[in-house]
Amino acid sequence: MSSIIVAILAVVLVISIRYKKHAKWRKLPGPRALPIIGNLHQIGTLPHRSLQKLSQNTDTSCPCGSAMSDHASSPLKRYSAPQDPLENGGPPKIQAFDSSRLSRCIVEEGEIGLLVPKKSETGEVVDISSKINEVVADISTMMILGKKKDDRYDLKGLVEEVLHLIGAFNLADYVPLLGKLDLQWKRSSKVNVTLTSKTPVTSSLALSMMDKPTKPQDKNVHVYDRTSIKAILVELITAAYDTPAVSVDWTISELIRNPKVMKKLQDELQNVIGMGRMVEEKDLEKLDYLYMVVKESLRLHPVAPFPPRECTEDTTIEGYHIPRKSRIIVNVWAIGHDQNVWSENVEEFCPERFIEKNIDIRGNDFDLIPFGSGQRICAGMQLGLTTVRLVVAQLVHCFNMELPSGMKPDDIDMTEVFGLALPRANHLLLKLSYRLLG
Ligand code: HEM
Repeated sequence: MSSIIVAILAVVLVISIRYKKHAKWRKLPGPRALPIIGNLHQIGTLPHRSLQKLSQNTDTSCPCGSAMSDHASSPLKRYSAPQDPLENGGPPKIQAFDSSRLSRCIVEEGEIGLLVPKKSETGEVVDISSKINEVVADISTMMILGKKKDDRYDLKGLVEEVLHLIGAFNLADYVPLLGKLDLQWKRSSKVNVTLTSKTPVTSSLALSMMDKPTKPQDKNVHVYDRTSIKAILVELITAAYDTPAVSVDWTISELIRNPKVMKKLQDELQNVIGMGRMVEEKDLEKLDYLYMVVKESLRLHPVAPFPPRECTEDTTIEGYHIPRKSRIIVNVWAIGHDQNVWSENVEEFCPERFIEKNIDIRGNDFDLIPFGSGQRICAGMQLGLTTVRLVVAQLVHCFNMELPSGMKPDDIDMTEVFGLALPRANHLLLKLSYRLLG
């Protein structure tokens, strides 16, 4: 009996010490939450939108089980201190690619030609979303693996499966107690192993890294062996396979919905490039309006809406306690839709807003972070940004685009599907006619 009393007293003591320790912390703001599942039941199929709505009546964040979402840009400034406690761990990162082969890939190897029917067939309705997807997948595979297609590997199928599994709702992310029953994770690991074992190590980038130390200044540490090179290639391929395509697809959709912006962009291309040739990579730095169009598209349609973070140590931000191991979801979509930053016309596609607001999108300006920020910022940012600008420029410069008969710009369905990326739910269909001379 006395041992039971001692045990009860010990539990009470531990709880009261913990309570005292935590009492000075402010309670995280958020809507009323249920025990264990928090606000999970309120999230729905488009979590970027429902989390934004849930957090509108509060300051910053919304707890969902063990995960939290953050929708405001200001606290991010705190997260990105040099000793960033919210970094998702992992191996040191290689900076992938300069994009110098990109122009050759798109222009000289005729990639843009694959986008549309031959000139003689123009006027037909084209599934432009599928075409963009095919071309960008080819470009990414070419840039990463050194070859476009290899019939021995169904990379497309494998990448799609991995993306589906990683992006799908995962109960254990929100209720860690259920982690051990997490069949989804086991399936995902299995696919990863298949993908790793089937990825061909053909790229000169990969071969040049083989057996080199991971930290050149310290020759005695680990080297990049075949397995780690394959793992890096898998990460690059899954991250690159359709991200630029999703962004090009949204940009073209917005341009069709906004004919004045389309006209202004075609005028810029006509003035800078002329009507006698296609766009080359070296032209991009002269195409200021094109860059504003792409920035505006990434603001309204961030391809990866939830860059994930895990808190590696107990942390206090503005008086709020973030326990170690918390998953933090940075809601990049909500940041781009924040009226306080983007004014009342936040929902309008208006590239001109960047004339006055010279915002950087490479992770230095927390009002717009489509490539994430900090140590784990997108490794293919330069390649991604160049691919998007070049493919959009080629399409808009080479073709006039119209909606199928009877459709008006406002009829375009802009519904999204939530996953690891945020693509259009339905493909965009357009009639294209050739625009260049000759
Ligand atoms: C428009 C195109 C792209 C967009 C919008 C985009 C966006 C992103 C975002 C938001 C992240 C998460 C960053 C963070 O957590 O802070 C990310 C990570 C990553 N991206 Fe991209 N990406 C694009 C294209 C690419 C391409 C073409 C590649 C490869 C060549 C690539 C490779 C990666 C890799 C490897 C990571 C993981 C980085 C790490 O964990 O250290 N991305 N990307």
